Amino acid sequence: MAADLQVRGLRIVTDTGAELVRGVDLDLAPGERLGLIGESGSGKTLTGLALLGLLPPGLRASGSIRLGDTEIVGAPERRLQRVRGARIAAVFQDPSSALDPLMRVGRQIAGPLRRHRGLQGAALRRAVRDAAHEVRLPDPESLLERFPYELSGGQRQRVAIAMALACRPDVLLADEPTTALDVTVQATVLELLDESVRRHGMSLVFVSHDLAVVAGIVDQAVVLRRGEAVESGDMQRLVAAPAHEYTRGLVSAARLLESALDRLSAGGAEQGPAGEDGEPR
Ligand SMILES: Nc1ncnc2c1ncn2[C@@H]1O[C@H](COP(=O)(O)OP(=O)(O)OP(=O)(O)O)[C@@H](O)[C@H]1O
Repeated sequence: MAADLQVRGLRIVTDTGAELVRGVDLDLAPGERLGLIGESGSGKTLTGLALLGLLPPGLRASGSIRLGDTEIVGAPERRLQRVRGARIAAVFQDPSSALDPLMRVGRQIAGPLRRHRGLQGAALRRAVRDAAHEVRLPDPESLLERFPYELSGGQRQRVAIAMALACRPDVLLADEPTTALDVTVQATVLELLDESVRRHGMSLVFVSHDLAVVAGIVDQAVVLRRGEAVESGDMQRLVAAPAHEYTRGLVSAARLLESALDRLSAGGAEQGPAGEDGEPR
């Protein structure tokens, strides 16, 4: 059954006492999509890792992160292992971080299905094929037998998404899932995430520094700056009428890029298509 995610007063500190994230609140009902936006170093990734109970050594979370009836903050590792992958799963910027370079792709997708759903034999093989099919891996029979280095970056990210979706978690955390990909591949991977989350009624926490990307995929967002939430709310409202100066800056930076593209394409249209020598016809 899908679960709510509720974060209250999340604080992340180093063991030397430096405060990296403070007082962050998040609310996500089943099937909702929430963006975490902010510049580099604003605390987006650490907030996401805290949701998984996976902060790096030397960092500690306090406050509360409730996924349904499970409290993540302070939970013992054994409980977290049952939650991770099964109820909340993640896709990160670098798909290689999720993949074992020495293991064939099919066996890697089988891992969470065996661990969390207890599948084996023919049922496991079928579930792996279905997972590969769902993320539209080309020629899955042969691709599942390959090692990660024999795949393109986009294909590796599709495998990482297949692994994250395999156990139908309640919440999918996607942390800059397209940033490392070729621009031409980014849109198809985003579309795949969008479709899969919708099909399975999952909730989505989407982390990105790119407001234009976030705006296309989430309904609401929290804007982080220096570890603090400066603004939150409906995505449409944040873009149309940002209240905080920092959000206004993010919106105008995104608009600047957009209008540069518009200007270029309008200029191209005025000149008409170029001939073979590069001159307008
Ligand atoms: N293991 C760590 N030990 C100490 N400080 C850390 C650690 N990991 C991150 N930080 C610091 O915490 C702050 C927030 O980092 P975080 O990675 O969450 O930012 P971010 O918003 O995700 O940025 P980016 O988009 O660049 O990934 C940064 O100042 C970072 O230097």
